[in-house]
Amino acid sequence: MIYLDNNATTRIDPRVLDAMMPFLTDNFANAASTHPFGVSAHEAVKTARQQLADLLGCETHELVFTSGATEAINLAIKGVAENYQHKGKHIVTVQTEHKAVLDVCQYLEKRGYDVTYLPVQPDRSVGAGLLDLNDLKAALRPDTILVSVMWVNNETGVIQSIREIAQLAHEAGALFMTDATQAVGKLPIDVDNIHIDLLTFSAHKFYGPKGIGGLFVRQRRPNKVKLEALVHGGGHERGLRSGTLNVPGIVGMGKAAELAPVADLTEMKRVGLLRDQLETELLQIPGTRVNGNRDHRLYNTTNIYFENCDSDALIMGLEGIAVSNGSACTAASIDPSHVLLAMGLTETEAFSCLRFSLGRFTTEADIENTVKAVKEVVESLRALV
Ligand SMILES: Cc1ncc(COP(=O)(O)O)c(C=O)c1O
Ligand code: FES
Repeated sequence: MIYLDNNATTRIDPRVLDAMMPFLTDNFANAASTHPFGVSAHEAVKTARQQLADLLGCETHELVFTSGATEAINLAIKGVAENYQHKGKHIVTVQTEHKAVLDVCQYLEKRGYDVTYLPVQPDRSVGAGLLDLNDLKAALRPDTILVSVMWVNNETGVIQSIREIAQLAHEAGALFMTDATQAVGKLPIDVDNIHIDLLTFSAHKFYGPKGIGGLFVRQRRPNKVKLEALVHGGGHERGLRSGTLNVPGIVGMGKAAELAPVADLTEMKRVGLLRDQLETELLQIPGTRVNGNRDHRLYNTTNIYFENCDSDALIMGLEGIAVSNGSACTAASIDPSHVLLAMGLTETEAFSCLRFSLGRFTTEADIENTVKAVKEVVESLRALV
């Protein structure tokens, strides 16, 4: 199989699996136990927490481990909603966010919160897929408690202007949260350099295991964020997320963080060159174009429109190649991609796009074979029209 669906999930790096194995076998102890086995599991969790903190530029006590980004997003947004409602009940987010953010916001709307879903700039404009900062300025109000804007879009790879957005949110007295699920482990991140209050991530997007992720919650100057737990119980994770720690998962996520290519540009450059090669060759097919701004984009992703080709038919035709027509969570949904619609594509256009997301294990041969296969499948589909 040629795997070009790394934004859906990644293969566990063998070095990550090696780090996890002892905690799935001999050292299976509960990290809360006080006997030597428990202490050793606790030490491993501590190391992992430090590895994550180093990756994000935060303190270890600012991290809460969860089952993944979805849970972290729920904890963050619902936690802010509950704890800051004395200040206001207005939340600002963007139409192209992941469903985890949009769904939580819709849930809160039913409970009396007011949510503004900002549009993004239209496709084929200079800032395609990017939030217009003037729209954000106009939306901010004295009762805005939270601005939540994703760092990297999972469908298009578009990178939002997080620094400017965070600054505007703070000037308005709101907290700034970013769903960085597609950015962590792929881009350098420093939660202090860009003043971020809440940031979410998931290990399986950066060569770690599934079912583990986390939330950064700012605890230091200039402000300390207060959340409310969603999961109550034994008081784990400073009372913010009870439940026995997933030690192998946490250890794996720590190792994946340590291996992240953010200090060494070699992997990013290699993947970026392969993505560019794929994109350049696919754009030679008539009736194709890239969705989203090509300059502010993660180096591993390209989302391409193929005129007169149904994406499901493309995916079926590309036997042995794993690509997607948008996000994995909604892949089985019969609705067109909300991200592409928000950029102004028609439903038919949105149903004619493929997302290719490359990764650490993508080879040049994968790209060459994919280009060949896509050209053939597009031709055969168009012959039917
Ligand atoms: C941008 C973004 N946010 C959140 C998530 C949810 O992550 P998880 O399914 O690991 O909870 C994903 C992946 O599906 C994502 O791409
Ligand atoms: S895996 Fe990306 S949308 Fe869920």
